[in-house]
Amino acid sequence: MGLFDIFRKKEEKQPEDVVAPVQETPATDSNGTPSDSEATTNDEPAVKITNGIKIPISKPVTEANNEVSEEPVEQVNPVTVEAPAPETPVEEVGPTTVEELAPEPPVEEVSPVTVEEVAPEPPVEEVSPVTVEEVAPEIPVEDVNPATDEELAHEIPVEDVNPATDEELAPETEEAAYDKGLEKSRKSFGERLNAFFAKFRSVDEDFFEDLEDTLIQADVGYQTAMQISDELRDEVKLKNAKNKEAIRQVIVDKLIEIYEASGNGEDNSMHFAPEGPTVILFVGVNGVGKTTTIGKMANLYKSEGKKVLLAAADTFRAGATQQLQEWGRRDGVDVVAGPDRIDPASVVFDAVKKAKAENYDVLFVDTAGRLQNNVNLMQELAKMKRIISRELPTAPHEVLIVLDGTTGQNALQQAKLFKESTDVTGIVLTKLDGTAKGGIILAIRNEMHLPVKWVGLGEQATDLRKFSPDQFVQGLFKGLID
Ligand SMILES: Nc1nc2c(ncn2[C@@H]2O[C@H](COP(=O)(O)OP(=O)(O)OP(=O)(O)O)[C@@H](O)[C@H]2O)c(=O)[nH]1
Repeated sequence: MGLFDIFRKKEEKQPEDVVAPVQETPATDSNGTPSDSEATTNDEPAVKITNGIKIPISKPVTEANNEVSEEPVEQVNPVTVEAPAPETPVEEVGPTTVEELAPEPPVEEVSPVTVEEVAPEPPVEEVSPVTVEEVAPEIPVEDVNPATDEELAHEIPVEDVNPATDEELAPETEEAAYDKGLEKSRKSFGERLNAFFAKFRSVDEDFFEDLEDTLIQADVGYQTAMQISDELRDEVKLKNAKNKEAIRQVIVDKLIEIYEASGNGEDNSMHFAPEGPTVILFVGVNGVGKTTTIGKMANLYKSEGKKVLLAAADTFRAGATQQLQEWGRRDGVDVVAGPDRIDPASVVFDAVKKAKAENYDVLFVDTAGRLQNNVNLMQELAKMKRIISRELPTAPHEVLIVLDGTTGQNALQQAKLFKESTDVTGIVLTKLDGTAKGGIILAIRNEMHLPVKWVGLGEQATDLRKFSPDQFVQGLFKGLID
């Protein structure tokens, strides 16, 4: 072998030995800016997990920061997030594909922004296994958010997006949903009644006192418990009920009778504007499920063919806007939002204008969790309502108070106080699936005279149900009714 041959052999071998250096790609957001979670690792925000979505939570701002300014309109600078264009379905792609799709250069190095440089927002599960060039044209340039730093800081990582589960795709029947959702309440109520009857000797004063205690513990409310007890005294005599079974039946019949009577004339339908957009405002204390309920309701109305718009007017809690935007993305509906701590009235103003101009059917307004005795926040709510009515004189068409069913009597108290300070038109009772306190509906019906319009029976998009009194009674007393 000559020198030339040896040299050529070496050259041929060389590529096998060369290992391409692994280049660490910084995590980036949709505009190619390094994500804040990367950039601020020393100061990571707390995270709230909602439906499997990690939402950063920051400390609420003080009231001073949140004072209501009277001229919101001038401050308006909300950002509208258009619903993403329909995308190709996509199970095959793992999160690694999205990392490949993420743009490499940080924003400051990129000028001007081109379509190829815009990071695609679509969820992992919805992205087909294609190259960046194929994905980029699906997102129109005008849909790209001029996101602020603050917004970028709350960007929800793609891998946190919950894929729709089978249960979401295949909603249960009404009966099955109530049956499952009220299982804990039913079981607990049945157990309480059993324990009560285990002590039963005769129908005397002790019997009625024990019964009152049992009903109060079952969260039917004090007033309802007393009413049942009083009416039973006559009923037991009248029906000459002496044995346990007969008395048990009288009790359950009485509960249902009171429940139905207090619901007489109750209008639990939703009211829509005869023309133009219908505006529905959601109020309630922190964490009761306002945002989740809006996400579920938007999903439902959209599936009925309505054009839905969401307004992220909870600018108080950091991460609330991103949570609503995430629901908007999942539901495929548009969201009007602004940076955290902007005057919520300005977001509402913009959303109403958009809803009118672009012929939306329904506008859902998410508001910050507030206590009914927090003067600033209550004033802020009043201001939002004024702005809505100024633009649409018959709006808001519904003001729904969202109550957390797991809080039992507290929920009742909240509803009473809110009703005193704002014109609530109906109740959404959430988290009934996670509580044994479903009896609270009896108390709400009997004491509030406010219709329960919706119930939350789980965390998934299809777990919100229009309140059905019949299904509810069946779900709560099934097995106890003859
Ligand atoms: N099990 C169950 N969980 C629910 C239901 N509705 C809401 N949740 C959960 O309750 C938690 C709070 O819900 P959010 O929608 O963030 O409550 P919020 O009222 O908007 O909270 P703030 O923005 O802090 O005022 C989340 O973890 C939801 O998933 C329900 O019907 N059942």
